[in-house]
Amino acid sequence: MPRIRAAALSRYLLHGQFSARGCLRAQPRILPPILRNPLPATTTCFSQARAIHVESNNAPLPVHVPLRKQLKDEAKKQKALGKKKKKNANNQVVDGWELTVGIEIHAQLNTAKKLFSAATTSFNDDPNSHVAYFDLATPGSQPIFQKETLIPALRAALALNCDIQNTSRFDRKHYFHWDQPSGYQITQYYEPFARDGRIALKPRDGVAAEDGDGVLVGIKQIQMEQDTAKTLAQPGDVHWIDFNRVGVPLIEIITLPDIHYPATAAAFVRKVQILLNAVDACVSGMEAGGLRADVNVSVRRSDDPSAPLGQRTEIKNLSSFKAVEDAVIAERDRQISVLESGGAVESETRGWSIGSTETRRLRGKEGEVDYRYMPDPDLAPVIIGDDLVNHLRQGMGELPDAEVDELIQRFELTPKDALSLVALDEGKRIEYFWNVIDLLAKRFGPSAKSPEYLPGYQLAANWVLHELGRLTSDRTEDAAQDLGFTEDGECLRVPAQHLSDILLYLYQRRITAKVAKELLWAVFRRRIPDEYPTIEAVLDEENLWFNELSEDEYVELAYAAAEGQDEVVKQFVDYKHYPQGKLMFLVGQMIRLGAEERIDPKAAEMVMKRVLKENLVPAIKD
Ligand SMILES: Nc1ncnc2c1ncn2[C@@H]1O[C@H](COP(=O)(O)OP(=O)(O)OP(=O)(O)O)[C@@H](O)[C@H]1O
Ligand SMILES: [Mg+2]
Ligand SMILES: [Mg+2]
Repeated sequence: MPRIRAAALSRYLLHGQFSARGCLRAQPRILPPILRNPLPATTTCFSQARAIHVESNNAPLPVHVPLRKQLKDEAKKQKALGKKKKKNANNQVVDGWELTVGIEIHAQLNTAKKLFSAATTSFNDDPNSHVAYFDLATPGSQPIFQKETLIPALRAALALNCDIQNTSRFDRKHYFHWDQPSGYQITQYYEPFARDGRIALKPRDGVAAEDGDGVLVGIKQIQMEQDTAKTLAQPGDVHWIDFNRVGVPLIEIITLPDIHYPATAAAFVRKVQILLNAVDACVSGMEAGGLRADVNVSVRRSDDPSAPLGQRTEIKNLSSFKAVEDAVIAERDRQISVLESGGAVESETRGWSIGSTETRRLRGKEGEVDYRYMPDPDLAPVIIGDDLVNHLRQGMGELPDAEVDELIQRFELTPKDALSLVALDEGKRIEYFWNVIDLLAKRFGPSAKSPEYLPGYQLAANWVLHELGRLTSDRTEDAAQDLGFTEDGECLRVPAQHLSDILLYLYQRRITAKVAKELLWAVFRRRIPDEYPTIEAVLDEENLWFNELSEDEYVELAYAAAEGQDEVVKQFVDYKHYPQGKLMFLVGQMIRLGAEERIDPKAAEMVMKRVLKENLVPAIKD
């Protein structure tokens, strides 16, 4: 299937039935001074909602510690305590017991509006600034289904190989909590919009070794529902509530109980996140809180495969892949010890905190009866036409599995690198990679597809993945921890044009790797002076082109470097293993003696090797 760019995918509209505004949320962009050709301006979605704006008071906002930092801090704490977690590889199975896991994933849809009000979805704005009357269950307000929200929901369901239901309905699920002003959540229970999907997990997705060649996980159903308000705990028994999130459209993806190993549970959630990002159904992942997983865990003795599944417990709101794996292991072990000591597993909802080793009871599990499900009388059934489904199916583009295969075949990347490229930055890094590849191909000209250019493309993969990764791991530059990838494959800190220029010159050996890396840092740190419009200009003005030594100059240098090093040179006579270390020592001497900026270490190594073999060693032998 031809690749369709994310930018092109935003044209989801069908015969004008959907408004462009209510559909996909555009990403805010900040333009760096270095970008000569500014990116297209952000499209803003104006809400028609009668939004209630609450003036923010002057109280300080609670300090938000990003999840990534929480995880790192916890790992550090554990390390300091000498409690380095044992490797999970051997913690996948407990002899005599079979584990069963079913997962519910709640994912925020990539929409401009809420599910039943035209208030805009917002994630970083002031608390309680995007709230319509209906979101607060103000008497007299009514839900108005925002049909554009169906588009990302349907794309998610198609990516998960589900059957789309022509008719689906909304139900009320009752429970009382401050985060749900109406006292019920509108969800789909009796008739969800998608059923009977499946995802194939392969070994490269990180499933447990026990799953062998992979495993097929069935998706029971996907339903649309409302998110709840966000609670911000304060010191004392005080809770602040941000209603911006209330009513934001979610999909709940419910699997069959098809998973039997902790690592496979984590691999499943990771794969769903990658898929949802790839089809633009969701734009943020677990770390940003856009995706949350509940895992249902049960165990039964493995000696009787015909026995019914054990009693499940549910661990709610897991917010990292590691938490999924760790919580499943902890809950499996807890249930086994309860059963082994003659007790019974209770149906309950449990919690998990980062860094813990045990799940904890939150409450007894609500059953269907507690929820008093009933069809929502204010909402008509949702009728989805086959024309819409077919239209969206045609626009799906290449899914991540196919993209990973393509990266492996076309550029000979390792599966690990290919997967990382596709998974990083919610799918934005791979868009950037393709942009860099396109720019490079343009510079290579009409024969850009010929195998001679493969090393150039491989260089691009390596740099987009590893060299760019190194930029943000530099702790000294606090302000620059984010590369700023955008949806349409641009990078605010390292524009694709600049990177492709650097890579082209490096591939052509017109600059050294050292200069290339220095240039990358300069671009990233915005240290390229404004008067240099292109990388070429920097190289010209700063005299950084690689003016390589001639063949004769290399040979001369090799002799000079070996002079007085007879002991070292002797090592090349009758060796058991080729003395590579000694060779590199001599190359080091060449670089020290010669003009470093004119030497390519690889070329120096080849010349030194040849000079040793053909001239110096025979001389010593004599
Ligand atoms: N015995 C079992 N062991 C492990 N998982 C199970 C078992 N039985 C059911 N499951 C899984 O539990 C999950 C049930 O999710 P579902 O949304 O249908 O119900 P729920 O958890 O009661 O609802 P909610 O949490 O949304 O209120 C499914 O993923 C299913 O595969
Ligand atoms: Mg559920
Ligand atoms: Mg559940």
